[in-house]
Amino acid sequence: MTKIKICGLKRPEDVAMVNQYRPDYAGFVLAPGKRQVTPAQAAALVRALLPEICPVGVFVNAPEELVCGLVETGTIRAIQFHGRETEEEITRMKHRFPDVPVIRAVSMKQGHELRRWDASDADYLLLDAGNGGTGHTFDHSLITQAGIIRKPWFLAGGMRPDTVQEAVASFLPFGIDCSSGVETEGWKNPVKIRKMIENVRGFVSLKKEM
Ligand SMILES: O=C(O)c1ccccc1NCC(=O)[C@H](O)[C@H](O)COP(=O)(O)O
Repeated sequence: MTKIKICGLKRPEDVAMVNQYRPDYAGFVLAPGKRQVTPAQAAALVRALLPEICPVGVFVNAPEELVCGLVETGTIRAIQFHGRETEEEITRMKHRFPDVPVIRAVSMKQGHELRRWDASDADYLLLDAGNGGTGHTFDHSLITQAGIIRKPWFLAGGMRPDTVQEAVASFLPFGIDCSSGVETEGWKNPVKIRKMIENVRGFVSLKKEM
């Protein structure tokens, strides 16, 4: 079944919403921006998160000690690199924390570096529109043009409940990631989260019935 990551949780209410609708992953942004949480806030939010939802720390060029600290304290169980982190940094993380999945975001524009990251030690790729959390979609024909992607990958960038089924049907990604598309006026919206999850999972059961 297609996995779902809801990203950019920053309030206890957001955690209550995902606990109710149960995506596979919950993202906490430890990077400057409107969804940023501090390590202490992330730890408190994760304490309230159901254990079956995997907490992902999202980083943009963060000091390695910050990333390692959040893993070592059990605050996050997966690492998402969304900045200019290198292959070497990914390799170091995998040596230090072999059981902690590393997700590498790839900015999908002309001249993207999908091949480079597909050959890295990352466990997953996350194909996104650019800086992250913008709500913008990228040109999906770049995925088709790229050919076979070896690693499991998440489709991100402007995913919305009303359009997500078409995206899943077209590319059968390992997972869908979304943030802006499940918000209203900058706040996570429980109805949109429910619809997003229903639509992604509903698509799979429809496929199975055929
Ligand atoms: O969400 C953010 O504010 C953010 C800031 C800096 C780096 C990454 C960020 N988000 C990462 C994500 O995984 C988002 O869910 C992904 O970019 C898709 O966002 P959206 O297009 O808003 O659905």
